[in-house]
Formats: sequence, structure tokens, C-alpha cells
Amino acid sequence: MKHLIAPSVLSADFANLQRDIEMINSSAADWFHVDIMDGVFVPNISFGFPVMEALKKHAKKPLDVHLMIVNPDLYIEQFAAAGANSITVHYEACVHLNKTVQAIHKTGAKACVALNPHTPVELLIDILPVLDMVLIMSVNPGFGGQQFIPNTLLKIRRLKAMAAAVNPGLLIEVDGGVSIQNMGDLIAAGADVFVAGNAIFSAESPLEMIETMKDISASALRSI
Ligand SMILES: O=C(CO)[C@@H](O)[C@H](O)COP(=O)(O)O
Repeated sequence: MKHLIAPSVLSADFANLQRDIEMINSSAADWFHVDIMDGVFVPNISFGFPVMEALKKHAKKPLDVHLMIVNPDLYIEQFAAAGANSITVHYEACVHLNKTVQAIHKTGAKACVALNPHTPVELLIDILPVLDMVLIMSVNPGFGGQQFIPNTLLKIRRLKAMAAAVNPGLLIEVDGGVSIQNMGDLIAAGADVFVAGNAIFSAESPLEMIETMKDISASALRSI
């Protein structure tokens, strides 16, 4: 299984957004990770539809949209129309999660559920068969540049074992504090998709950093 790198647009330079979008277009990265924060579900406000429209216009890779918002059902169709290829909602923000997942699938987007660091993966057992991806938050959501929470590795291992039984094709995405220092451990635990903001955009050469992340993935695959 190929690992995917999804640079987090939250860490881009918004005064030079087109430049940073072109950087990701020309890089070895696989997806754009797009963090939508409402200032209620998380203590930060990021951006909304005008930025989504700009991304849709210029991005040449899939848009992986992570909704850190309350009442995500209200906005699913709008995000799909704005170009989202996958839509992630938080377990903690959904009262009728199965219905929300159905609504995402109805738009044609991939459906993903995110878990905050304190939420056990076991709570997903009955929804897992219908999901395309689970996003494991490895920091408390809201801000880029935070420190990776080590317990994430155990959560990924447990989720991988659960998925093997009911949905072997499930992708496991990890988000928060991902770097070349912990990628090897995350791959060994079973992660497939790596969201990285600070590690990429604060690097001297973001392009080379993405390349290095891809090399770590390739050498992990060779050693299997
Ligand atoms: O969802 C979030 C933060 O809530 C993430 O997508 C961050 O944007 C990842 O940034 P780094 O931790 O890699 O800097």
C-alpha cells in the first residue's frame, strides 16, 4: 500500500497562497489537506469558501477537507460543490454519524471520520465498514505546529486491527505534529495518509521535505 502525503494548507503563506498551491502541485505530495475551523468546535477560525474556491481553481490534486466545525451536516453539500474530494467530520461533532456519512457519500465525496486525541477508536466499530478513511488527530485540533502525542501510535495499531476484520481497504490518516522523525513509527503502526503542516512549510525547502517524506515511505515499503 502506497503512503500518501497531504500538506496542510493551514500552514501555507496566505499572502502567497497561489505560490504555495503551485509548490504542492509540482511536488511529490498526493493531496491538499484543507482545515476548516469555526471557532466553536475548536478555539481557532481558519478560512471558508473563498479559499476553497481559490484552491479548487488552482489545485491539481485532490482536496481532503477536514471539517473542525459543529453541525457539519449543514455544509456538506456546499463543501462538495466547492471541490472537496474527501470530507472528514468529527465523531465528537456528529449526533447522527451514520446519516452524516450517507450525506457525504451522496455528494460523491469520500467519507472520513476524525477522532480527537481522547476519543477511543473502539467507538467506531459499527460505522467502520462504511467509511473510506479515519483521521486520527495526533494533537488537540485547532492549531498547526503542536507537538505529536505519542499515544497516537497505540490508537493507530488498534484501529488497524479493527479495520483488518471489517474494512481492510480503510485508509488511516494521521494529523498533527507529523514529521520525518515520527513517520517511520507511524508507518509501522499502520498509518496510510500523513498530514503535515509545520514540517513542510517551515522547512528550508518544502519540496525537498515532501521528497524526504516520500523516501521514508518508499524505504518502509521495501523493508516489508
Ligand atoms: O488539523 C490540524 C490542526 O488542528 C492540522 O491539519 C494541522 O494543520 C497540522 O499541522 P502540523 O501539526 O503538521 O503543523
